[in-house]
Amino acid sequence: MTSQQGRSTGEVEVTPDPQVLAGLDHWRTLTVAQQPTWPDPDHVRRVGERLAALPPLVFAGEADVLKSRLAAAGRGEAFLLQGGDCAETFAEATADNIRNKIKTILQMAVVLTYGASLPVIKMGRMAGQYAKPRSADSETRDGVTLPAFRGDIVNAHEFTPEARVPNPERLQQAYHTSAATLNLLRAFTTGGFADLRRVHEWNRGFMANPAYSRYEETAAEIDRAIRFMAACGADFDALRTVEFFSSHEALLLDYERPLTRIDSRTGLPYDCSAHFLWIGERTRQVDGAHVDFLSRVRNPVGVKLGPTTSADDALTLIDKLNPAGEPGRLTFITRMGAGTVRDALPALVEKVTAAGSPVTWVCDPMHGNTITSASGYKTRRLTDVLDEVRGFFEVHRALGTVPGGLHVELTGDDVTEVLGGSEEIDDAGLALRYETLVDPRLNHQQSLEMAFQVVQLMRGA
Ligand SMILES: O=C[C@H](O)[C@H](O)COP(=O)(O)O
Ligand SMILES: C=C(OP(=O)(O)O)C(=O)O
Ligand SMILES: [Mn+2]
Repeated sequence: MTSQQGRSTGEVEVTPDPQVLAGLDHWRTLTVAQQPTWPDPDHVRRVGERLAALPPLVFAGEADVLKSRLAAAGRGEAFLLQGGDCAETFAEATADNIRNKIKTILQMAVVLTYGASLPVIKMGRMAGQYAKPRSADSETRDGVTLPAFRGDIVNAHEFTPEARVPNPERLQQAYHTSAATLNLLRAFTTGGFADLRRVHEWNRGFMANPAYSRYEETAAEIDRAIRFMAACGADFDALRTVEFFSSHEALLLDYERPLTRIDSRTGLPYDCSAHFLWIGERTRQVDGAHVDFLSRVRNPVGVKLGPTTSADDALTLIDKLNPAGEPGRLTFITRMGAGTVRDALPALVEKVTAAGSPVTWVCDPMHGNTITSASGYKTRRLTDVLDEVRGFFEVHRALGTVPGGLHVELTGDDVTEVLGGSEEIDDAGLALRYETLVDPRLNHQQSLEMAFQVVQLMRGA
């Protein structure tokens, strides 16, 4: 029920259904898990009004394109690579950091494109990944208890009472930092930086290190494929730009709601803070605020599914988030743990598949494999991460369903946060450059190793 108004330009703008508009605030009547305790709710409302007056960060049409790409991934005609920090920070939104992260994702994507013989959909956990759910609401150090760090959009990481007080002005800072990040991201991916020939040269640089000789065969095959393309007269200039999408966990609804806008083409609401939004494992309650809110926007959306997810939960999530069975609308990002994926995933995939509604299955091999090292660091073993990916492929292969992509916490820098890899980061090595504020990320080299090893998995090795 929409109406159309003619414009002198001849353009037709569709006005939204008032009921659809009202529905966007229904979440406020429900339980909203994992929100900060804002000292002054009226301050949050005022910042929300300011955000609502600012331009959208993405265009609804771009979100529609992504939806069609994810639909292809669900059918096995494309593969999603979604990666970035666990928690972006304002301080690290620098040109170097953003460039290195994009570079890492592009390098991985070239390897995966070759391995899968499929287009790879490139998506950053970037330009908005600032809000974190936490296991505990507070943190105690040396007998002092303060509110937990909930991401730069809420409070500061520094362990002082002032820094940890949730400050709504940070919502606006998150918007501006996202805008700056997205601006550079668009420049890098459309301005020549992402040229396939350059990305291939970077991968050659990576392979120059003898530590990675086990990937030589695949690297040589990619090299030959590129030379073959060149010999055939492939138009490399057409491969100077890439599509790159933004995404984050839609956790802080006081941020997502004001950035939700009505698409003038259709009169339908889109959350224009990012192309893709997902609901976390801690906020996927089927009658909760997060599911309700994302059910009312038209972006492609995801839900993280941990090892305790029942098939009934998954089916209810489908009913709520994709009642029309639209391909590409709903992605299930499973994060079961390497030791659990082979037991917990099959029944879920089988029941969802039997229900008939299209779902794109993606593997997050990070969040089910978090451990505390002997020296006290929150970390993960690269071997566990890769084993979960292997389990994910095995399950889908056995059921004849489609492994549609990977969701990874990574950075483009040489941090030491995840154990293992050919350069063998051990427990003592974690201290060298452990920089994450929340979860451990694969470093640049570990990320590329992952891509090469996933190629081997894709080939059934
Ligand atoms: O991705 C983030 C973490 O897994 C999540 O925020 C919980 O972390 P915590 O157990 O350190 O609170
Ligand atoms: C918190 C996260 O994941 P999950 O909701 O799967 O625990 C995350 O992706 O950083
Ligand atoms: Mn995380």
